[in-house]
Amino acid sequence: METQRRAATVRKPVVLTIAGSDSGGGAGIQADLKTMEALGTFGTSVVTSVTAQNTVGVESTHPVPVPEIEAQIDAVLSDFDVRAVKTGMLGTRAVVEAITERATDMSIPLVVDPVMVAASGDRLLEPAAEAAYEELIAESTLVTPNADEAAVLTGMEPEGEETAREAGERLVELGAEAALVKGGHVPGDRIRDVLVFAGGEETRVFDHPRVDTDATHGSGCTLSSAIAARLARGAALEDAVRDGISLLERAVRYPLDVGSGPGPVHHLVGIRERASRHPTAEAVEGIVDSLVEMDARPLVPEVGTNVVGATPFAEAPAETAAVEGRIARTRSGVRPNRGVRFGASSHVARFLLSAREHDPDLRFAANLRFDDGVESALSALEGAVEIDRSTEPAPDVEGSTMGWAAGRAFDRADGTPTAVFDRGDVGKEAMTRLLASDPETLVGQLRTVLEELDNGGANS
Ligand SMILES: Cc1ncc(COP(=O)(O)OP(=O)(O)O)c(N)n1
Ligand SMILES: Cc1nc(C(=O)O)sc1CCOP(=O)(O)O
Repeated sequence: METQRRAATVRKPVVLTIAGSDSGGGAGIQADLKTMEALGTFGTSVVTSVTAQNTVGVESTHPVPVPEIEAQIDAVLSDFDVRAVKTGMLGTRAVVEAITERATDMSIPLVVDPVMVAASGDRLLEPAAEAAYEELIAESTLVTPNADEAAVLTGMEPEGEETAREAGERLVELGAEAALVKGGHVPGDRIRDVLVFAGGEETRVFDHPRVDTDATHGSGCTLSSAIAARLARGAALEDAVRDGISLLERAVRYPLDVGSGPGPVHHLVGIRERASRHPTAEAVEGIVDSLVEMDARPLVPEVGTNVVGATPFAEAPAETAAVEGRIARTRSGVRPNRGVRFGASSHVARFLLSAREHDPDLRFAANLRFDDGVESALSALEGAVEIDRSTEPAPDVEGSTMGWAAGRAFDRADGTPTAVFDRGDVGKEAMTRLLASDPETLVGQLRTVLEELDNGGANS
């Protein structure tokens, strides 16, 4: 007799979002649940308002009656072991007051995102409810206003780090354990999010570059949900905020192209990045096999060749796969010194990541030898450009000049360069770097350059 399969039950911390529904799927309850699930928690929800909304704007909002909101809260809290709560769009003064009353009985972390106006400019909170927020903030573990919301709540205009700190201090005076005054609505190339604690603990400033996009729909919801999820998993508040900001940075850098207006942030970008690691490593292995099979000895420089693959959402060398110990020439061909591993490249990885700042479709790169023969072979590739490393600046904070090299190449190229070469400098071997958006293109480029070299450049 066949035995019945046993279920392998999975335990997850439960998080609760009390927020509005966004029919467009980018903000509100929909953003919250996606973010919570992506961070390994189980999301439950209390809908406060139903909005008819898309990427262009909010058509209408329909507040859920307070007794129905309370029934949802009861249903969730009476059954689940909820480890953290976040609030988003509450809509009306009656709802803010009802949630405040329930919050006074809760002994779990509460993150209050005081949603007032949608990114589209539509109001999501009746003006009469603004003052009622003071009492909800007093119950919160963390309140996460943007500059405009902080101004309404404190009467102070956060225009920079110092004024954001003052607004945060005012919010903790109201009773919040901490306040994160977000800098995204303050103009400038860099964003400074300021985290102020009650009790005199030192203020933290999270400084990061702005991504040039208006596709930020759902960013506040995603951040506050990520922080609540991390708190539910037991993280300290500062760590939860740091992780949430770092998740949001990536979610904003890779927004979703859906709808005709500014798209939402990519709530699931973290798990998509991890899911694409295995296929990326396999693609790099395939390129390495091709180099071995085509006997690429004439292409390998003294320092060795590395082949690098970035996941579609890579932001750091640790998110790029490369050959540990590079590929070396042997008497009979070329050989990878060790296997393919994430984080195994510094130079080519940084070059590729910097190139992706100019063309995010680029995924693969390899460094090759440069000499007169390679120079003439490169003319068979459209879009090879030269950079002069004798003019390069001092290394950046990570000790690399690869960011400069990629930037210089894009300045010089007409579009995306296929190959970037330099003639070397004191202590620096002359080098060629190939760039491609898929492994087949990179292998094709390698084959072309090798064949041109074999022919002595006769086809170019
Ligand atoms: C139902 C609902 N809740 C919240 C918002 C706010 O989201 P958004 O417009 O993207 O603004 P921020 O996330 O940047 O605060 C909404 N639009 N709908
Ligand atoms: C030493 C060196 N310099 C390169 C350049 O492009 O200037 S490529 C290279 C070798 C590959 O390095 P990695 O394994 O760190 O990617």
